[in-house]
Amino acid sequence: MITTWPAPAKLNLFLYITGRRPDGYHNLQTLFQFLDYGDLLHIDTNNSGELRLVNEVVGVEHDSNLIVRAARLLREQAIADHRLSPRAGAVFQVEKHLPMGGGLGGGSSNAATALVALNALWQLDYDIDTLARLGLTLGADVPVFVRGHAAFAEGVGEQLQPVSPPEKWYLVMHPGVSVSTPLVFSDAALTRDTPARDLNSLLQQKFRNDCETAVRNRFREVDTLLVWLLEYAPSRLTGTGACVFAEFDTESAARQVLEKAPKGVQGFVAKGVNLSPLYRTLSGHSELV
Ligand SMILES: C[C@@](CO)(OP(=O)(O)O)[C@H](O)COP(=O)(O)OP(=O)(O)OC[C@H]1O[C@@H](n2ccc(N)nc2=O)[C@H](O)[C@@H]1O
Ligand SMILES: Nc1ncnc2c1ncn2[C@@H]1O[C@H](COP(=O)(O)OP(=O)(O)O)[C@@H](O)[C@H]1O
Repeated sequence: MITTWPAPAKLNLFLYITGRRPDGYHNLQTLFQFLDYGDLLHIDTNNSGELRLVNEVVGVEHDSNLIVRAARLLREQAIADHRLSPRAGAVFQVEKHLPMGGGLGGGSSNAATALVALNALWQLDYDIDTLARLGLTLGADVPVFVRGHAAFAEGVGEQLQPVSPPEKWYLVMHPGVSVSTPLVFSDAALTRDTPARDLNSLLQQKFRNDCETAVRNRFREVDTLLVWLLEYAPSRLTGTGACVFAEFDTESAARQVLEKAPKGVQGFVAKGVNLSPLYRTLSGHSELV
């Protein structure tokens, strides 16, 4: 039987860089919230051991796809732990709605959905901590998607504390350029010395993203879009970009601005949600949990 699972987007409602570690990675303080919008994974489990993604994701080789990597990782672990027969497999189809490398976490979310869905479909019964630990080996943003609750993250994103920020409506727009994460983190002009603060004071201050100035300086398209959006609502970069988002109290207010969008700029309206849509689907499969 084919089952369908959401892989939602995330926004970084704020993102501060508090220092650089000896291994070159940067310590962050960031607030993740999910969107009620994202990709969809169709999963068909089998008893032939076949593990495959049937459709191509442009620009990503089959074996590098985070869906395939997540499924292989879980399968190998579960076989080693004698929780799964080597005959167990799964065939995936992904409906991509999220732009890649957009700062919306699509790849990480796809990986997390594969882990959580297969844990249920294969009846492995791993706990969330184990799945989050496995997910971290695939990417810094995978654990928050596995845990499925909006969170304040520190370290490189692996230290997570659940939080419940207001669930606003967002207009998310793509400026049509691709921003490389390593490029942003290697920018000499990047703000990387913001003092670490406690969560309460961060929540009371105006939210900012330390990557934004560096990205606006390098990519005129991001700057132009933010200048335009800021006329209507508080707006920021998500992650290391390229997407930007504007915040509204109502869906209709967000849609009115989307309708005025400059020609050729892609965008969508979605609600910020503190509980991942993935967990709504999981609890709907009562026969699996
Ligand atoms: C900063 C965030 C916030 O959500 O940006 P987005 O990817 O969402 O835009 C993420 O944590 C990104 O995580 P992820 O996308 O897994 O980063 P990676 O591909 O592992 O990182 C690519 C490169 O960026 C640099 N990097 C990344 C994360 C970090 N905390 N410090 C870094 O210095 C490293 O040089 C790394 O090799
Ligand atoms: N299933 C997948 N969906 C999206 N990107 C993937 C996937 N598998 C691997 N990738 C790689 O991960 C990179 C980061 O993608 P994504 O998570 O969508 O962006 P970001 O980290 O900027 O939010 C992509 O550029 C792509 O090379």
